[in-house]
Amino acid sequence: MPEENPLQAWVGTVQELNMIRFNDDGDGVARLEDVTVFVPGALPGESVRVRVVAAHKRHLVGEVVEWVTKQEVLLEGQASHNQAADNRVSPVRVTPMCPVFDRCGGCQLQHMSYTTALEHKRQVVGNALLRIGHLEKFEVLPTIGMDEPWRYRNQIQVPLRYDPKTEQLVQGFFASGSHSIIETTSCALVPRAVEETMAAVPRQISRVLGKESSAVHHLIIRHSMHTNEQMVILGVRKQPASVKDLIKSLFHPPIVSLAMTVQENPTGPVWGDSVEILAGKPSLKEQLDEVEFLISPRSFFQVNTKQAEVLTELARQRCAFQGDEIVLDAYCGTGTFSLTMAHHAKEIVGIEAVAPAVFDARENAKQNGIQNVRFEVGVVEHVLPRWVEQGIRFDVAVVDPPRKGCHPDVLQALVHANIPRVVYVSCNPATLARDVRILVDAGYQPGAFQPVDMFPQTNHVECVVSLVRSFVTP
Ligand SMILES: C[S@@+](CC[C@H](N)C(=O)[O-])C[C@H]1O[C@@H](n2cnc3c(N)ncnc32)[C@H](O)[C@@H]1O
Repeated sequence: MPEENPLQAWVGTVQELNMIRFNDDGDGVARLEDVTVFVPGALPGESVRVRVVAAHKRHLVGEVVEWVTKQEVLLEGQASHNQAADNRVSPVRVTPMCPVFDRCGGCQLQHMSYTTALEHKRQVVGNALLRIGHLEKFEVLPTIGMDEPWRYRNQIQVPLRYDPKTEQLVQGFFASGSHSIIETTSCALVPRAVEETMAAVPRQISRVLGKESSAVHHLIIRHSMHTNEQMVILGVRKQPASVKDLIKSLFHPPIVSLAMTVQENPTGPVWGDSVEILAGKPSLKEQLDEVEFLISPRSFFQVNTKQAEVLTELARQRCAFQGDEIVLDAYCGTGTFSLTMAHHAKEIVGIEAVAPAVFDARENAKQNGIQNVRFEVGVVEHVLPRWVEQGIRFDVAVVDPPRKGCHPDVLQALVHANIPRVVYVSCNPATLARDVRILVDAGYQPGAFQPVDMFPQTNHVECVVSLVRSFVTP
């Protein structure tokens, strides 16, 4: 018999709660007797009538029934963009741009002023360094935000569902923590031209394929902020018979590349083993700083082109190049850091697990006439320790791992190689804090942590820190 959760008794009850702070996801946090309650959509300083909807091991989750009254406690240092006329709500509350914000799982912070969201992200980084990294002394700088924190995404993944009644595909985004689709044809995070494609393509697919359109489960759109061209990738369970008609109806400007990936398992990942280009170019052209990037369908590219320029500039500054450094770019993707740093160092070597991204990186180096970079296909935790064993030395390492952070063998190899400076770029404060702790224990000293808002309106935050070897181990 599974053990009964005593917090379950609260579920279904309605409580009046005072929101005291944010949790890391941007939900309001309140105390109910000695239990913590997370309330999405509620802000610190608000008193809210809340229906408890779920009980977890250590906390409850509630949904807002109604706002009751605003408390005197407001968040420190947070001016309102929108002095709310409604005195029941926090002055930092703003009207969400998106009509499905409260249901869609894509954004979490549209209901607070952008200044508040930036400060919240700074605190998320600080909390992780304290609670997970157990760092005693550190500095987190104010988050670098965007002047216009909307319509910044250069790619979007849209789940599709076939409605047998209307014989049409419907599109939208997954609700938070679920695979049920919140229907919408718009998203304020992508350029208007992407919204147009997002609305038009499912309609065209339904018209051309009829019932067969039920095989199409995802629409992926990549958009070049530089050329305004688009790549459309269809995720399908099986290749439709009338693919030629589909190409004819979809392959028009701004779509310059049309591709398909077959994934037979309906509950499997979006991408199949391969991607077939059905029409047009095999890659999209984007530009960062002065460097042109070719991006093929599966290659990772920073989703926010404008802020990627901020990020690369920042990482470059933190590398403190003199011009004669040998640099490691671990988890290099299509070579974002290597290629934008190439003129500032002697030689840069990138490692990346996804082979097509490495092919793009090599091609990108060639196209830009950059000769002092090379890229290796492989997982960093295998390649780097081998190189270090072979005596290959680096002056600077840039590491930009996925959300799960660096494999312990990567951190050990960095330490073992006595690399004087490590510039860590992270999209997950929790794993950043974990990994920084390991590097600090091995003798590295972190500089100021710089959060960058790569994903406005969402609860994600990017962070850059340089760590300098303060002593050399034998
Ligand atoms: C956060 S992205 C950074 C990409 C690149 N630095 C950029 O800014 O465009 C992480 C990259 O690591 C790659 N990756 C994930 N796990 C890896 C591993 N164990 N070894 C090598 N690359 C890995 C992913 O394919 C992805 O390209």
